[in-house]
Amino acid sequence: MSDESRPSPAQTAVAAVIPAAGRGVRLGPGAPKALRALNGTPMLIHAVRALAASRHVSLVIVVAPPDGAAEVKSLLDAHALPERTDFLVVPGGESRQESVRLGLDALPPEYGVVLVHDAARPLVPVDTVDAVVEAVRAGAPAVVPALPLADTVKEVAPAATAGDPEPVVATPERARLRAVQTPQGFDRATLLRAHETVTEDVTDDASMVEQLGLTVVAVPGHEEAFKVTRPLDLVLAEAVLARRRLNDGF
Ligand SMILES: Nc1ccn([C@@H]2O[C@H](COP(=O)(O)OP(=O)(O)OP(=O)(O)O)[C@@H](O)[C@H]2O)c(=O)n1
Ligand SMILES: C[C@](O)(CO)[C@H](O)COP(=O)(O)O
Repeated sequence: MSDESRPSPAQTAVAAVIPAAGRGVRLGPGAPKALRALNGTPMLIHAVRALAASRHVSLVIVVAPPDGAAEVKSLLDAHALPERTDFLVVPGGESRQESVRLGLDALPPEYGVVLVHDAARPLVPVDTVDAVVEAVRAGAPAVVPALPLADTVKEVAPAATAGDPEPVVATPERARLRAVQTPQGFDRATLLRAHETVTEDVTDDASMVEQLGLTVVAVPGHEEAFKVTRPLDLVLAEAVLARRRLNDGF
């Protein structure tokens, strides 16, 4: 399908790419992070359900650990997932950026809006997913969910000798800073161009779009969309799930 004949993001279907190929080094030894359990269910399944909960999302592409695609397919088959959503699994790469690109290589042509969501953010609420989709459908080429910071942030220079204190060189004005989450949402053509154009390593997809000179916009993120990175995050995630179960009356 050529770009001219492609429907606009306002009309088209939404796909989500879930990079889940990381090892989870900061979480400590064990299975790849996305396959570790949260309250008995793999983190990846929580993340897939969170995205598939959006009525907008009709395809989820899971980017599995490089040698784990068969295991991920079995996990998707073994867990209840919405029937209206299609699922694809592809093997991932060495970096998050490469894994996202491998996911995009599997994107069918009819999807004009693409979400990229970390498997490591398993508890993102559906309202956050919907807010990102709606902002892309309203015309933004790239959208990030973002929260104000609680801590003051310092820029530091390298220590003179490894292990010495690092000199602080600046204190950016906190009110202007945001902590950025996922899902990040994109007009398909913009995201594909960003991944074709930007070759240096970056930490999120939206920054690749910034490098194209396009405007990225922020919508409100959510505290429960935090990234499970270190062991304490697992404790928080299980506490959030326990609170949800109580609130749902289970
Ligand atoms: N080669 C990689 C590296 C990361 N990711 C994914 O990108 C998301 C965000 O990455 P992060 O939280 O840093 O996960 P890990 O790379 O697994 O963590 P660590 O850096 O602690 O090893 C995760 O869902 C992770 O699975 C990926 O798909 N492919
Ligand atoms: C994409 C991201 O979650 C936005 O905050 C973050 O940059 C991923 O970083 P990581 O070091 O790959 O976890």
